[in-house]
Amino acid sequence: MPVKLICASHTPMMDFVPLDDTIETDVRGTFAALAEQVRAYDPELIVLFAPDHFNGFFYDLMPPFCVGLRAAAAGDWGFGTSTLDIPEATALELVRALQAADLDITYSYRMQADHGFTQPLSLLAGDVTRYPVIPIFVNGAARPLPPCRRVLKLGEEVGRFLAQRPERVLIIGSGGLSHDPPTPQFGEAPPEVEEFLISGRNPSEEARDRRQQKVIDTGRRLAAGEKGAARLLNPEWDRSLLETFVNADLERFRTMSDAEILAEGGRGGQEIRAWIAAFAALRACGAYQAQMHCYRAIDEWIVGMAMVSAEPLAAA
Ligand SMILES: O=C(O)/C=C/c1cccc(O)c1O
Ligand SMILES: [Fe+2]
Repeated sequence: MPVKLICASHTPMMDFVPLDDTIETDVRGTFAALAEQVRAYDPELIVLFAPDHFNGFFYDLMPPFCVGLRAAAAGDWGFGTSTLDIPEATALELVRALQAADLDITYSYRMQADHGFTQPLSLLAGDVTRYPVIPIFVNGAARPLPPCRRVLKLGEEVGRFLAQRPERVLIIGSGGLSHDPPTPQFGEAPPEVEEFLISGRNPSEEARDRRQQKVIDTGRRLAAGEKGAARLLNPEWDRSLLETFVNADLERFRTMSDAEILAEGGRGGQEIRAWIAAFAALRACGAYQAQMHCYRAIDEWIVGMAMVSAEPLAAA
């Protein structure tokens, strides 16, 4: 089975906050080059690991991981509400394989996939519905979070499943490196916000706009150097993570704690779980060779923005 991986940060603010030319040109140019690679590779199946940001998953029932058997885009940040092209029988086989490997995996016939899923599909695949995709939610926002060692296990078992599939597979991991968007935290928010975190699905357009504007404002304040606007980006930590992924040194994540990720990478840094799962899946298919394409710490977009691709050594 041919396999390829792309991991990339996401930030929906890309389409709302224009940047200094060179940075935006670099980031968009790198996404475009990777999209060309995807077009040339022509995947028959994308397996996409991504977090949610209280658009599709809420505390009324919060799984650590969830395989989408049927799913639609959640409607946040202008990415629409299209139905994803999920090969349902294959996704169900994946669920069964994960269960057989002692993972008590959650699955959904009505998953809502937010910008964690839809932005990389738009940027790398050209459109949310362009290729068959199995979306796999990895909780990176709602504490308590799944331990990184369990994320490794998830990725490894997904990789073992993929290794015996006939399709040309593209594995995508979606999430920021260090970043600290204003995602409310249960236990630290007023009751009405906690109620939203429990059951805020399908908000009104006004409520959605208000929430998104708050994120945009936070980026502006961070870029203006306003103290306390958000935790600062951490390029040093980001680069050390990127090195870890490129060197296939994934054991580092077996003991990485939430507290360490929060201290170094902010609330959004927890999204690194999607990269951990994606790289673990690729590694389960054999030794790999990775290439870093871009790194920029971008306050306006509240993101340590990076893109890495990888392929099995034999194919590289
Ligand atoms: O809308 C949200 O809640 C989060 C937006 C955001 C902003 C910057 C980087 C990210 O990874 C985000 O999810
Ligand atoms: Fe995010």
